[in-house]
Amino acid sequence: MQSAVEVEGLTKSYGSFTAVDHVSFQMEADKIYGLLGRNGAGKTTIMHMLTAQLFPTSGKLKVFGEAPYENNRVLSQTCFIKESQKYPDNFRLADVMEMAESFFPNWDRAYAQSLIADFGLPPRRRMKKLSRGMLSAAGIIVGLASRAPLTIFDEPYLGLDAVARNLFYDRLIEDYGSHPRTIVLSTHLIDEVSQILEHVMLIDKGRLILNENADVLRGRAFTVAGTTSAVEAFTARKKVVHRAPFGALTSATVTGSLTPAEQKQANALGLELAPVSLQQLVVHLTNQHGQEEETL
Ligand SMILES: Nc1ncnc2c1ncn2[C@@H]1O[C@H](COP(=O)(O)OP(=O)(O)OP(=O)(O)O)[C@@H](O)[C@H]1O
Repeated sequence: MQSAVEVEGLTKSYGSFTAVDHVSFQMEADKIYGLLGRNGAGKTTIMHMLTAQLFPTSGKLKVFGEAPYENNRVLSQTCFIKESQKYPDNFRLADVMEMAESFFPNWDRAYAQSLIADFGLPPRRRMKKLSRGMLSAAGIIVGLASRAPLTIFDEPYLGLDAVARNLFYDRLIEDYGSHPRTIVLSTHLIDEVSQILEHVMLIDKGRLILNENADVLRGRAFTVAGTTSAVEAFTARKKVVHRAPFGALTSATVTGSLTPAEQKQANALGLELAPVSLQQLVVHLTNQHGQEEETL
């Protein structure tokens, strides 16, 4: 199957500062990716290069097998929704929908209208009169109804309340089920999207430090909690990425999976084992990266 995105040695420098540093990855068609990382990690810079809004300093980049720059075949297959989209002053939501319909070949007008109703947006009100959350909802509607084979959401939620965010996740999952496409979600609300993601890419200081199937990742780390001496004994030969002492107790985050014998040992030591959330894992990995290279 052809990859939706192929990137090799992708680099973007601003003078002596390297925002994206020799990043290589592929994104398969019809999969949901999480592009995660701390502020300033380089996520938006990567997304801007994928969507031809920025030229790489070096490296190779193909979207649907072609270079995306000034390539309408590729660009009409790509929808990029960012946090603060600007619209012409006189535009109403209906104008935005009309424009999107003219640009995206797979646009579904009826679906867009049903989403406008779901999010409770006023189609005739000028965009500049919409609230912050309503503007975000408008972007999300364009992203979903475009049905673009590569749809990228870069922190699309500014001002969006929890109910509306859940509506977005629900509609995304439903529509992806009936119209699979490659979806990239870049967000700091990792716990909220962790069940949606099929594959996780973690960017840190311009480098790709993790590129892993989400299910595999979920089984790659766990926390162990109990008395400090028992935790120390249990983790003696394990890779501990985080330790949180609390009086005589300690909770440690450990990478790697557990054998049945190790689970028995943990029980015998009176230790509690729990899976690590994706958000916790990302926090641990990006906190320590730079001090010590982590290999998951
Ligand atoms: N035009 C520019 N000139 C100089 N530095 C830039 C420019 N654009 C981005 N950068 C720097 O590149 C780095 C990566 O920025 P980027 O916007 O890609 O981060 P991000 O991962 O999307 O962060 P956030 O989660 O905060 O949105 C940052 O240090 C940023 O300051």
